[in-house]
Amino acid sequence: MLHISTRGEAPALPFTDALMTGLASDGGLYLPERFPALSHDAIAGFAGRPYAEVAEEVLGLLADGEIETQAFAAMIKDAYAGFRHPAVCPLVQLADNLFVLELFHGPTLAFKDVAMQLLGRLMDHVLAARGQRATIVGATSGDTGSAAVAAFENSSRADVFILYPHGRVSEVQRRQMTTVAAPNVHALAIEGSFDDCQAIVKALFGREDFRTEMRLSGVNSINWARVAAQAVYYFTAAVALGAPHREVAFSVPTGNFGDVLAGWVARRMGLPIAGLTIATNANDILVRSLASGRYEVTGVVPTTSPSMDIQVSSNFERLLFDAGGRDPEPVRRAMASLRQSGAFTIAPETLARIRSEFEAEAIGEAEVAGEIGTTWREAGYLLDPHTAIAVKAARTRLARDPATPVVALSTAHPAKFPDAVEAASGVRPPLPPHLADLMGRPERFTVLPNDVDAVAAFLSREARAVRGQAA
Ligand SMILES: Cc1ncc(COP(=O)(O)O)c(C=O)c1O
Ligand SMILES: N[C@@H](CCOP(=O)(O)O)C(=O)O
Repeated sequence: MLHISTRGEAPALPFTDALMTGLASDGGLYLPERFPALSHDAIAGFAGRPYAEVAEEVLGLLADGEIETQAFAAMIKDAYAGFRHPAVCPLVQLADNLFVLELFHGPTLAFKDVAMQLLGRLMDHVLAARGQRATIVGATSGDTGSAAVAAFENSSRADVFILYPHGRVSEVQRRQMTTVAAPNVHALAIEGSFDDCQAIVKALFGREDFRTEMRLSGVNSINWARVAAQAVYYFTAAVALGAPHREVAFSVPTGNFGDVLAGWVARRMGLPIAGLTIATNANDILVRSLASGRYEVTGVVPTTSPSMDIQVSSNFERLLFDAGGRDPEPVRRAMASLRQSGAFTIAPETLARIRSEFEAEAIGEAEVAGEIGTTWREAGYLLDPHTAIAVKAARTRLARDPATPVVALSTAHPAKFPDAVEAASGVRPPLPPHLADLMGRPERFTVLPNDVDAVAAFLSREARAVRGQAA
């Protein structure tokens, strides 16, 4: 099966090439040319099975047999063997029909590990088979970076450069990126916002010679394989609650739109999902877009859920493309307008389709703190601020439709954001034992200006130095 770019001007690629390419050469994002379907019986058959087995089936369809079956199964098993919970992504009930899907049992305490632990293995496998080395470049508001560092720190085939907004990630997040001694890992503190970091990454991909020379690859959710791997936990969660015999809804804390898009992919593959709620913090561009049809960047507001302090939600482009009948022309126009004027208008039919598939709600800072406090007092359960946003929006949905179970995605462990959690609940969550000494480890990072040339020069120099040592 081939994967096509949302902008229609890049070569269509099979799964492994889309995996290694990240961003398409025309600046677009890859999507499979069609979504493979899972039958009602196949989904029912997931009940009670280990996470890795469900992942093998769902991802096996999406990877379309391109990776040899035994090696693929072994990589999936290995990726999830290191998670601290035997269910990998367990469900916890908070109230009647209100559930939390804990996605933070991987090494860096955030949902990014679920896809990234597998992506690291898949990329290394492909690079080894091709006898190649790659430069991984990623933008992070805190969690993707930590997860990428953990996934690639032992790789002998990838140099990893992570750009994060200087001073705008939590201390735990920063230290997870800056305290890793591996010479192939580089934490770059950019003097700007997450959107600036992401724009630099996309600009680097846009430099054809640089991209080829460095063999650039991406691990943000612009990489289709990231989204594909995240679709798996929608299946395991829904099936645990009775799907496909009953519908389940999901509330997803949203920034770059990758996680909620993974739910949309699961639905396209046959999972009966009653609703997908896009839950945002005060950076509510998606909520405004769905309400008005105008996608308009207004500037980032810092919040207690910094991983979602994002305006340009990259994956929205995938939805725009699909909901617009997979015509790349309006996507190209929208992205050009976004570049030139910071805004674009969604065509009425496209907007209607998007509205039929998603609901959206923005949660303010006081409500986030209130939700953390209420859930702690009433259920004895500590939410991190990102998860609190999803739970709060899930409660809105339940008030409207109490009969349908809602799963709020818990995207981070509360110990990643101890200050905000303590302020809201009075409880300071401790780091799990494997990170207990994190605050005492030496840090290593480089501060760079918000400038693509400066970052490109740094990457060339460092990658050459590491490759020189490795040779
Ligand atoms: C903890 C946390 N929650 C939610 C999100 C938002 O997810 P997405 O960017 O896939 O919308 C992020 C960042 O991506 C995150 O790190
Ligand atoms: N919140 C993210 C932002 C990047 O998201 P991604 O899913 O596109 O990698 C982060 O923590 O870095």
